[in-house]
Amino acid sequence: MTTQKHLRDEEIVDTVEPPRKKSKKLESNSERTNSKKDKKHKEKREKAAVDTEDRDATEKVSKKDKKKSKKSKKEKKAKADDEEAVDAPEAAVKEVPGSEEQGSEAPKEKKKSRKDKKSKKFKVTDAEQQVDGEMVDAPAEILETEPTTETVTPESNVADGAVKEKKSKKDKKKSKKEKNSKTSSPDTQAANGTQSNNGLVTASSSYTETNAVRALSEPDVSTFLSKHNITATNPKPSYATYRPIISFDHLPSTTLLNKSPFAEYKEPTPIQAASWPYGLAGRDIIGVAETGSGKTMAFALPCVEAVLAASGGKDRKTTRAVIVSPTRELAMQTNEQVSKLCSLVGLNCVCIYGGASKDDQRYALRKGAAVVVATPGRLKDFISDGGITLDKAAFVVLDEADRMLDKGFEEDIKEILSSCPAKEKRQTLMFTATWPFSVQSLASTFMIDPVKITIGRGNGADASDSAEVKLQANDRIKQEVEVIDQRAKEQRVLQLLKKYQSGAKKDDRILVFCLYKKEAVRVENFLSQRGVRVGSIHGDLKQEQRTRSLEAFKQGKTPVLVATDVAARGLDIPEVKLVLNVTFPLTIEDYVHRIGRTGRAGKDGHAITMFTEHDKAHSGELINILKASKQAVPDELLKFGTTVKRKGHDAYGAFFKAVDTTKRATKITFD
Ligand SMILES: Nc1ncnc2c1ncn2[C@@H]1O[C@H](COP(=O)(O)OP(=O)(O)OP(=O)(O)O)[C@@H](O)[C@H]1O
Repeated sequence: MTTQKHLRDEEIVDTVEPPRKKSKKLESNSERTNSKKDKKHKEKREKAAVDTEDRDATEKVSKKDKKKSKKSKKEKKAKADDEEAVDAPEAAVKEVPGSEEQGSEAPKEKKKSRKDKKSKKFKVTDAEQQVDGEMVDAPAEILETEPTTETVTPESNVADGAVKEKKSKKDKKKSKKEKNSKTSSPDTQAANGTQSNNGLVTASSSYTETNAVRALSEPDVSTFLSKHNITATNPKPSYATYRPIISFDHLPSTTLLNKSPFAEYKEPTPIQAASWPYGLAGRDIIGVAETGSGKTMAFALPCVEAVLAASGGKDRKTTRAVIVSPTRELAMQTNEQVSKLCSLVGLNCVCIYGGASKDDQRYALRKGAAVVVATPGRLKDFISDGGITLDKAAFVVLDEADRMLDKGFEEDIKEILSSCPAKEKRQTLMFTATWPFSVQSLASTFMIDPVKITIGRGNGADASDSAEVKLQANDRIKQEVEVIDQRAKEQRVLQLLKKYQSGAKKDDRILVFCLYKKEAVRVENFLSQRGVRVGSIHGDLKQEQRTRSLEAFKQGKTPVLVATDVAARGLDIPEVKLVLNVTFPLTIEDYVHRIGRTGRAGKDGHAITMFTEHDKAHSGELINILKASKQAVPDELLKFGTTVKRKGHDAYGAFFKAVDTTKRATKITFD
């Protein structure tokens, strides 16, 4: 890309810049090289020839000189680019496929050709066509100004040019191939849906349904899907649908699976059953399932299988997979689980996160990390200082995906993904328990035709076409809400702790959530002064303190942990009996994640939430969650109102129309 661009720049210099000054200098140089005899003769000849021969000669020399200067210019620029790649993370962004083509086209030419195309269209114009012309051009502008964004644009996008056209041709070929080789299947394999050809699907090259799966009867498959409210939505009818893997025996035989990595579990959880086939088949996945439902293993198995396949069993040092987590503790926990699988097949999994020694992590990376689990900030650091290279990381997971795609992490994620192979060349998986509409269009720009797998009520066949994924809490969690005066909170916490840690329950683990760091400090001090064995975890603590508090809580040394939302997502702490929300979180999604620290892996849980006048903006959303989980809704809460304020789109506000951006636009051509 750079070479082409530089050459073009130099071509422009060649034709525009008059070589006069250089020629004079070069003339005198050439004169010096001549013998004195020749000099006179040459001078005569020069005078006679005036502007002909010698001008040619000087031009030749000057061209040589220019070439030389071009070369050095090129070298300089290449060097600068190299330096950028190391120093500035944006350098990696330049390598985003697609931006290559943007860069290789001179902007003037581009504009001209767009103008031409526009004017052609406007010749056959009517109002609609004009509007369409604008629509066609608009995304191009975005692409030019924001090359970091891997924007999914309509096929008719003119300025996307060759790249997209090539892609769409490829897509067509691919889908034709798929049509021929795979059994055509319905768009949605809904809970109560049916599969074509008695559900027998010819699997893709990397995943073949085992005979055990094929042998399942259609009613058995349907019953399993509807019992667990499983919906798998394929973006195109041409893609294969797969039957769920309802037993570990139904998994294919591989080096990893032959080592029985799931011996401790009885059967796959619904999200594992439904998503493993697609993950193993190399598909991009959006997986949405309740808290504590085994999503980590849902992505860990296809991850390790993909890395093994890509390494060919030989090169185990290259980083081939990256899993991004929003918090350090979650990254460490995920690392533990993935490492278990990796160690069975001789792969290294390395965890990199902030607040810990960079040198140790660098050393671990140097030794070879086939899989990397990371928090965004530290990962970006290593990318920019060359400590890690992700150009072969063709398997990418965004865990707690909605958090990773919200405003706080959006730019980091864009940067990280632009260092990985292009989305066409990588497999991208996103897993979460909550999938708000606000992040869905951004998610689609990082994926290719993901299959959307949702587990839960309200996401059945009827909802398959909609982009909405119903927000719901884990049904096994008993949710209680106490409307309370702000000033009475601390005493109430103390009362509740006494109640739920009385007698035989004295060591029961209770997680107390606060909204602010200072509030967490205050509540912790208040409780410890009253003899409660309590620790805390929040952003104002050093990483060692955070790790120590969490460990003490896990081991039951301090059965009460006061936390901010750093502990709201993903943490799998065994036997948390009660979650106590002292202050309501900022979003209803955070509420679902917080209470999800209890009632994990099929167990029952309990959550008590203190709700005050200050939280009334959340009453409608909370009432909906309670009702959907068949929980009691206190009258005092209903008094705050049931209205749910529509969440506005980040850029377009509350009136943004919810459309499925993963759907391709229809191509309209004008003669
Ligand atoms: N097939 C299984 N059978 C029983 N338990 C399982 C199974 N798979 C995973 N688990 C256990 O379930 C617990 C929760 O798993 P995990 O942490 O992956 O949940 P999650 O869906 O990612 O939760 P969250 O949404 O809170 O991040 C873990 O202790 C894990 O070991």
